[in-house]
Amino acid sequence: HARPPHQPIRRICCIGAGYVGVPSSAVIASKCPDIDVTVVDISAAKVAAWNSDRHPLYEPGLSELISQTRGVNLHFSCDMIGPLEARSPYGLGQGKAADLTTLEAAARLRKAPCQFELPRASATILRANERPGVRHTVLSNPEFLARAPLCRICSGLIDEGQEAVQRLVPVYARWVPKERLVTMNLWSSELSKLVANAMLAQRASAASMRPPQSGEATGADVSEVALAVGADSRIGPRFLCASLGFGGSCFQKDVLNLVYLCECLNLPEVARYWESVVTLNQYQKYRFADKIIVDLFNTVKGKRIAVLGFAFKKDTGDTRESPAIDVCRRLIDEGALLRVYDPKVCWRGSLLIYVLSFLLSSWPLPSRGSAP
Ligand SMILES: NC(=O)C1=CN([C@@H]2O[C@H](COP(=O)(O)OP(=O)(O)OC[C@H]3O[C@@H](n4cnc5c(N)ncnc54)[C@H](O)[C@@H]3O)[C@@H](O)[C@H]2O)C=CC1
Ligand SMILES: O=C(O)[C@H]1O[C@H](OP(=O)(O)OP(=O)(O)OC[C@H]2O[C@@H](n3ccc(=O)[nH]c3=O)[C@H](O)[C@@H]2O)[C@H](O)[C@@H](O)[C@@H]1O
Repeated sequence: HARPPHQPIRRICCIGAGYVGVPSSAVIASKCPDIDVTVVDISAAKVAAWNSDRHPLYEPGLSELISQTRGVNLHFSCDMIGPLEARSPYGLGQGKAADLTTLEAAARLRKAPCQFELPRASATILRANERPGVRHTVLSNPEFLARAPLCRICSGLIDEGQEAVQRLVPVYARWVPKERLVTMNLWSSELSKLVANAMLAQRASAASMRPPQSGEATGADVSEVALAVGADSRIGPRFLCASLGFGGSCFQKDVLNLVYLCECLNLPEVARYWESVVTLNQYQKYRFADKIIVDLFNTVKGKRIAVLGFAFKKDTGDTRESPAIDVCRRLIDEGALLRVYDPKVCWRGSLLIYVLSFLLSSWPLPSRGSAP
């Protein structure tokens, strides 16, 4: 909205009360008591749950943050119009009818083919629908999180959005150390996020590939190898834990975004390289399931197996792309009877998703022993 330069931000509306929107908004509300933060969502049930004491998702410390800020400067609402209303005291059209272009853009953007294209697509949609006196600016604002913020990037379209960047930076500066607040051009920022996640995914994938093949066969201890390898400061000790393969809503999506981008840029060899990270990750999960079958005398038919943990990583109830899903599907496919326990997972929703994805999956699992 048209305002004098560097006017501090006083109101923030977050669209989507999910894994990203709520923790981000709760942190902003807690660190910036002078900013009024409203999280809106199309799901009335979700909004009601956030307004109750039975929150729909678990994140360590999140409920405490919400209880400190909800009703003070953090609000959850289904009212998509109020918080997005064009009520700038500075621009033309102040106090007039609600400006719904932001919402419309949010709805249309769900069809955008690649994360990398989102800033351009959102700018085009918003600009095409602007009312007189209202000016939208699109910033790219990826976060790099690992318990504590590793880094925050605020960036604007070149020659546009610099004022908006200057207004957003002070919000994050309340808790992100100055040297970790980086501003750069929008395309560098988008690519940084994709490449960071792709490289982390590649690393986790490599760490997971290492153990059973080499460890079991040679008698090496996987954690000792990780310790020795990670002691080299060029490699570093973090993100070397072997697992069933990486999961979660971010890694696979971002690697595949990078694959798509490489294909669009006519770099098929580079695309195949990154695609192999996902292929190997998938293989790792099937291999783990197959090892269970082999260890149970080559059949799990009718056998009762306990699965402890279903989320994609510890300390979350998030099951999206969880490696446990593929392992369980493989075992079910082989006739096993599973009993799954995870104290953080909300079973009604997750089970429904799991059962639906199982029934509706258009990619049948490869039969045991064949290449994934
Ligand atoms: N999970 C993560 O760590 C990251 C996610 N992202 C991106 O952030 C976005 C949100 O991700 P999550 O929070 O994980 O998803 P989520 O599924 O937990 O939350 C999305 C929320 O948006 C709501 N919603 C959908 N369409 C809406 C609309 N038109 N108007 C209002 N609300 C609407 C849904 O009801 C849902 O509550 C996605 O685009 C994701 O790719 C980006 C970086 C990291
Ligand atoms: O894009 C995002 O917003 C976030 O995506 C990832 O975070 P996340 O997917 O939540 O979780 P991670 O801790 O990175 O774990 C991802 C997967 O890799 C696996 N992993 C991780 C580390 C490791 O050593 N080995 C390993 O298999 C985990 O078990 C999990 O399944 C990045 O780590 C964050 O920096 C980034 O902000």
